[in-house]
Order: sequence, then structure tokens, then C-alpha cells
Amino acid sequence: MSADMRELKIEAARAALDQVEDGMRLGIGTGSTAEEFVRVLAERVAGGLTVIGVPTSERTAALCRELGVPLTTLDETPELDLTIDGADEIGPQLGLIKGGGGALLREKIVAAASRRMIVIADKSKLVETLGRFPLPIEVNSFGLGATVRTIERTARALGLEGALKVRERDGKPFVTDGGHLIVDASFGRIPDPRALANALNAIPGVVEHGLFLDLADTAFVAGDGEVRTFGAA
Ligand SMILES: O=C(CO)[C@H](O)[C@H](O)COP(=O)(O)O
Repeated sequence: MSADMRELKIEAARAALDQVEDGMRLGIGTGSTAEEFVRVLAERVAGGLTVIGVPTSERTAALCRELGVPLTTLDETPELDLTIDGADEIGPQLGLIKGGGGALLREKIVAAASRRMIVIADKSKLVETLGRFPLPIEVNSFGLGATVRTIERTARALGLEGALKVRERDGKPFVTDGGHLIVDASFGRIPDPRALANALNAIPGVVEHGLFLDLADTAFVAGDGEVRTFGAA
């Protein structure tokens, strides 16, 4: 990642930090932008801010522990005030594609448990139509072949075509924190994300998908010397 790109992520993270108030229960996202948020949050915590966070991945949990951000779980703290997370794409009405980092299931559970969700990103994530970024779909490993065929058929019925690939890392299937697999679906354009989300939700074997609709309230997007706010300020 270039130094400029990292700077944009830090700017967006700082804008989100301004929304954090003392005593808040936070959902803490996953990915390189969310990690910049953890870093700026940790500085504030070291300076006396009192917050408690639910991490959306083991990777984020490890960074929080390393930097001294206090953690809890959704079992101990089932309602959160604010979740801050990155995204792979930000589309119309703050519809998102997430899951590039493989944490979409926990990210969606945490976002849904939060009163407010803020997305932080650099401007490369803004799109007019979702789908350029392959849609991550988390699936149970049992019946993988059948589930992939059903996803393919379901997508085709909605006019969506494209390669479906089981995600790999180091030549082996990528396994999520929940022990599932990820199928990346290269649809190119998803003109009706709601129809696709509903259809995917109905497929046995699909654990969750990376379409985040009606979850994000605000996006802080850094680029061209400013941080733009989308949605509720
Ligand atoms: O959804 C995610 C992880 O599952 C991330 O938020 C998304 O992949 C963005 O990551 P980055 O900030 O590194 O671009």
C-alpha cells in the first residue's frame, strides 16, 4: 500500500474517531482501514478515553489487545452504540460490499447489534453500481459443490453471470474465523442488490453474504484533500 493511500485511510479513521464518545460500546471492523481506526482509537484510549469494543475478527482482536483497546463480546455486551468498519465498495444508499478480508459474518452480526454504523474508506471504494468487487459469500463446507451450483442458478435467474471461485490462501481453501469457506462471485454489476441479497439468504448452505444493505448510516470517504460525509452526519 502506498503512503498516500495509507494517509487517506488514516484521515477517514480520524473522522470516525471524532464520533466516538466516552463510555461508548464499539463494534470494531476488520481490514487495513479498520486497523488504522484501531491505531487512532488506541492513542485516545491511552490518553484516558473509556470505551469497550467488540472485534469483528481474530485479527482485529489481536491488534486491539496489542495496542491496549479493551475488548468485550456480544454475549457480555449485546447492544453496541457504534460500529466502525471499512468496505470493499460503497454504492447508492450506502449499500456496501464487504468481506474482502473474510470477516463478513462477524462484521454483519456486529453491525446489526449496533445503533449506528460508520464506514470509513478511501475514495477508490465509491461506486455507482455494486458488483465490480467480487461478492464474498460465506458458505458451509458441507455440500460445497451443491451450494455453489444453487448460487449460480439463483444468480442466473436474476440475470447475473460470472465466475464463482472458492477463495484460497497459500494454495489451500481460505477458512473464516467461523470455520466456513468463502465463494467470491464476480458478477461485475449488481443492479438490484436487494433481490440478490434476499435470494442468497434463502439458499441452504449460504451462511451469509457480503451485501450490507440498510446497515451503514454514515460513510467518511477520504480523497482529493478532504473527507466527504455520506448519509447522516
Ligand atoms: O469487509 C472487510 C473485511 O471482511 C473489509 O472491511 C474490507 O475488505 C475493506 O478492507 P480494506 O480496508 O483493507 O480495504
